[in-house]
Amino acid sequence: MQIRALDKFRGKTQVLRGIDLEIAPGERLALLGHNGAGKSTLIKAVLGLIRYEGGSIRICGATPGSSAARSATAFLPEAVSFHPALTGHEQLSLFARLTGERTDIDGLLERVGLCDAMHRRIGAYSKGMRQRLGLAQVLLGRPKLALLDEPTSGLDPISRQDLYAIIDELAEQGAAVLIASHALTEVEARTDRIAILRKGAKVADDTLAGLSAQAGLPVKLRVQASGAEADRIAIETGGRRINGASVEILCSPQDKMAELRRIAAMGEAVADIDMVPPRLEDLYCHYSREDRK
Ligand SMILES: Nc1ncnc2c1ncn2[C@@H]1O[C@H](COP(=O)(O)OP(=O)(O)OP(=O)(O)O)[C@@H](O)[C@H]1O
Repeated sequence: MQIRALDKFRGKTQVLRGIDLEIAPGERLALLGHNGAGKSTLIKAVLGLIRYEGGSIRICGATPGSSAARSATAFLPEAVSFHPALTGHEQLSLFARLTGERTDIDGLLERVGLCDAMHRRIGAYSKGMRQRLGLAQVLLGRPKLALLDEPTSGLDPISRQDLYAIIDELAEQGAAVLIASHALTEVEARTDRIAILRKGAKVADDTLAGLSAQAGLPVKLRVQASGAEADRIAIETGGRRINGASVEILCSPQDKMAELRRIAAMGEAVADIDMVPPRLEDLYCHYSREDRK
């Protein structure tokens, strides 16, 4: 998928500002941003559901909404809804007939963990079960582009793990995957690249390591002191005692090695050192800051 210089207005308000975004086959991109940043608007534009005033979108070379683009794209909305009177099996069989896919429906439902529930009415499914069925529908189409809007909201931790395992499979099969999310800890571990929108503009787009290097945020060194040495270590390093036996030191990425050597030279006073690089949460706060140019 390729998006170039995308502009979208809602009345007089510009809600997407010159967005450039690409996702390669097999890549998992996390799209982050505060409420109202423009994530859903971007997804709707890619799906061909809304017009845009400037720029271009191409899905495998096709324009959004065209039949080629629609057959290449699958979408899992945040609150997926199906006909409550149908069973999961009936619903998926219906989709398979509509799309002309010849698929092992039982196998697919088993894959998403709905083996026992496939012949029950969807009206009696939990949110997580509906989400799983939505994912089965995404898998059914063998999409080249999968757009997932808050796919794990309201899911229990095991269901989340399962869902990401299936997303990984999609990517392994060559789909470009876009995950719009507020769940920073999850996407930190399960995506290849992160794009951040702020007030309709893209303010970051790189791997976690790339964003980290550009932001230059401090690295945390957590030093565990032996015996009663924590105070001395805190004074000598300029760090902060965070509990009886540990000291936390913030240093720039460039000073990290020098700082580590200085701490190691304290010898027996130091029992252990942990290095904590900036988390996605820190990077997200950095890139979404209002005063950032
Ligand atoms: N149907 C609409 N009519 C007018 N303005 C809209 C409409 N839908 C969205 N907007 C506006 O467009 C901007 C972007 O909204 P959008 O829903 O894309 O944000 P989002 O990043 O998906 O937010 P959230 O995380 O809350 O889902 C917001 O200012 C919003 O008020």
